[in-house]
Amino acid sequence: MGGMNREFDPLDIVTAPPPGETPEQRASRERREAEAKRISDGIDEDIRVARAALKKQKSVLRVLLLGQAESGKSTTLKNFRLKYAYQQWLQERASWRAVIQLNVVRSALAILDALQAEINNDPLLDPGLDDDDESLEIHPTHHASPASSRLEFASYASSSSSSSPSVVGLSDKHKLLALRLSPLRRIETVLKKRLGAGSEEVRNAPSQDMQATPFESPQVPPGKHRRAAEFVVRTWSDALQGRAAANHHTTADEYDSEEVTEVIARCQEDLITLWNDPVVRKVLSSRRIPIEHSAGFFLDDLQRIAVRSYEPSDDDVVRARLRTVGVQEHRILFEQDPRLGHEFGREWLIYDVGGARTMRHAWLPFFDNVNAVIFLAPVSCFDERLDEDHKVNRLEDSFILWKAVVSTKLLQKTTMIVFLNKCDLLKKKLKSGVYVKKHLPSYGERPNDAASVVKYLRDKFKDTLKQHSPEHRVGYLYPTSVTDTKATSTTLRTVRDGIMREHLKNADFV
Ligand SMILES: Nc1nc2c(ncn2[C@@H]2O[C@H](COP(=O)(O)OP(=O)(O)OP(=O)(O)O)[C@@H](O)[C@H]2O)c(=O)[nH]1
Ligand SMILES: [Mg+2]
Repeated sequence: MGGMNREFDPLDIVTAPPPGETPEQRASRERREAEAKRISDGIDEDIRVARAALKKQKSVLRVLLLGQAESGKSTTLKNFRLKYAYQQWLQERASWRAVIQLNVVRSALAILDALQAEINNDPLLDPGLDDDDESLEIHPTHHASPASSRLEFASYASSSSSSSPSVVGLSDKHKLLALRLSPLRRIETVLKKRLGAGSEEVRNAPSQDMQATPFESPQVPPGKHRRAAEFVVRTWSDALQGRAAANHHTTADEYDSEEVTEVIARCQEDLITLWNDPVVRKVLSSRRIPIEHSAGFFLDDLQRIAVRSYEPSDDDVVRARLRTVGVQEHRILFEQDPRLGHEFGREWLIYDVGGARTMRHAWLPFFDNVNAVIFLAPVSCFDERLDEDHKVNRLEDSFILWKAVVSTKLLQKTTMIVFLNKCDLLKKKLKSGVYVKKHLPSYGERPNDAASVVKYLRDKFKDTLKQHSPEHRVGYLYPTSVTDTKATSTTLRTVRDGIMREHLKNADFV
């Protein structure tokens, strides 16, 4: 182009060195310019990294498992891992052996304690399970809700006891059995030390730790909690490999895991005799100890489990009971879904919390940025009370918790899913002749069958969601028995697809 100097740049004027610059001044200027460029490049890189992290964070889905102790949160998580993270599952499976052994030992010791109590003629301590108890009072529910969602629970005295008719037939044979099984007490101590706090259930905790919903009136704002939480986030393997146990070293020297297995194997025959003894069964039933419905029950599998070569099966691991202490984070990377065809929502972080009342203050920091809550509500527990507070009915506790969770502002955009869990135990319980209306007077004259009970409770959960959500939302409710991995697998698929869909919708992706 005519007259235009190709070397000329109109911006040269801005960047040109000042006229009459000395070599020293020039060197100093160039150092300053290089430093400024370094800082500017650093800022650009920080922005790029932060953008990438935000994009990744947005595409990671966070799912929180909530519900009272023993409701089935960890069991649900195990189903997720079994179905969608099987390689990790396999790596961990063998280390569940100690947990299952402890479950077996504890059931056996609970039976021996019951026999001892029977011999001593000790009074019963759990009148709440007595279906013939005439001394029930009806009290209004704790919820100030409209009549439509009102539930009434029968109230319990705090520590009343009643005497039981003594079972005849306990003989020297039983005393001998107890003696021969006494090494299991040592084994229980060794395993408990190895597995840490999760191996111990919380029984009648001090009342100052007993708020049902401590996350409702927190002392510290949510953001501040996440790192400073009393309970650090950890994974299962910490507990399974003994990293949760403070005094692990001393116990490892006493008995190694092969010795534990050896002691249990030597007790196998006596364990089977104890569990199959009709007088023992009578004692358990007259003392109202439904051991076959308790967490971590494996006594029907002694032939297979109480042996030297025992290796846990998938099903054993699902049924094993190890209490969750604090909050555990689990990562699941789903296979790429051809229907979606992108990475969005492929990575999930699932948080599994400890559900006892003493643990719930640790929940709040995890309410931030949650895509979905899966709330576990056991429907079979209408006649049971909390381990940590024997005055509180478990079903009532579930409702108090649910109402607080759905009212929580931080969770107002979160997809709410309810597993009406332990339907298998509900069926068994009703079949054995327990009447729901006796423990839940508001149930009235509805049929005493599982389908009607589940429908009744489902409606109550739905009503509460509707009335107490800060803004309108739909909930997804499923009847489940999460120890049944086959049936649960289908539910999980539906839940997974549902959560993904909601997530995509909220992210304006579709
Ligand atoms: N029969 C039956 N047992 C179940 C079901 N769900 C859970 N369990 C058992 O109940 C016990 C407690 O389940 P977990 O999953 O450990 O309960 P959790 O909610 O994680 O309890 P915390 O960790 O104390 O908060 C375990 O022994 C499970 O095998 C169910 O649907 N049916
Ligand atoms: Mg748990």
